[in-house]
Amino acid sequence: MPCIEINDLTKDFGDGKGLFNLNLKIEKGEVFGFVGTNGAGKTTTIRHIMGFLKPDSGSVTVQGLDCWADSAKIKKLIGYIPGEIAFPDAPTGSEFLKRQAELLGLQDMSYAERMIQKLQLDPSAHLKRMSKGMKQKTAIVAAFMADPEILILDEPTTGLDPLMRAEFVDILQEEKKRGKTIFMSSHMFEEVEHTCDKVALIKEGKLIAVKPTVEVKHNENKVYKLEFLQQEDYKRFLSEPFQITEKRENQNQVLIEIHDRDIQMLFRTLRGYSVKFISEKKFTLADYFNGLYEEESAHA
Ligand SMILES: Nc1ncnc2c1ncn2[C@@H]1O[C@H](COP(=O)(O)OP(=O)(O)OP(=O)(O)O)[C@@H](O)[C@H]1O
Repeated sequence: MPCIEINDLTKDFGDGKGLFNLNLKIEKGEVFGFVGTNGAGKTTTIRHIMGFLKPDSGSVTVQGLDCWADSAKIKKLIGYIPGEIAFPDAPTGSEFLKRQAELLGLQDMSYAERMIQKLQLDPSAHLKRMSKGMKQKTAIVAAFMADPEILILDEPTTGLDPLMRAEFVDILQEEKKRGKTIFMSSHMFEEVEHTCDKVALIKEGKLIAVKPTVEVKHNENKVYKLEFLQQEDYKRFLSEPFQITEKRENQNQVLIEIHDRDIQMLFRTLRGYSVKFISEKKFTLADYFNGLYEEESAHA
């Protein structure tokens, strides 16, 4: 049984907004990235998993429990970082965390303390005076402190600076090693690329693709950048049988897209040229999904 299962979920807000026949399965121990542009439906999906929204049709389950009917039980299984953090009335971060611990029946605060240290958070600050990043860190500690089996994270690095983002990626990798199931939405492909086993792309409430991250990274089509020493070599190369994706005449540069099996042919051809340098352009998850996104828009 998958840990989280979304079956034919539809929530129609009207005007083409909402979620439409969404299907996703997240296995136990999987770190699952959920990416899409603003308004794509990420938060709406997460709110269904948390049992805050009732599906128009379809179902969402966590460990076999229906997220709407069993929402109270579901919430106990999950550590949740909301997309928009609104703290209940509490004077300081410490007081808020203490009240959360009481609600969770948590005696041992050592895990919370470790998170506070890793995130370099001063929780004694007044909540209303905290920066966006500090509030986000406080929400992260609150979500993780009971050491839940499942983490549902809606854009968890919002407001964090790049160093703290890197720290957060380390924390997620540790949690993954400890067997946690993590579902995380993000705008940032780099973030999911370094943490997630699988990534799903959502657009206008519909699922576009679900891919294992390694499969995307090990794409067999590579893009190489070549620069020639002389312009005549650059011009001559243009008539070679390679797929040239970009020409940069004033730098004597070309970008070519080539399948792994044709690499030897490329190197043989280049023996007849004076090449200043050749470099592989790393193919990222962003490139992959942007390609899919464009394809989907062309067919729409
Ligand atoms: N309660 C609601 N009533 C009507 N429309 C809604 C409601 N909640 C969300 N929407 C609309 O549904 C769409 C999906 O919103 P959602 O917040 O899920 O997107 P998102 O992918 O999380 O975007 P972002 O990255 O901006 O947070 C948006 O167009 C939003 O305006």
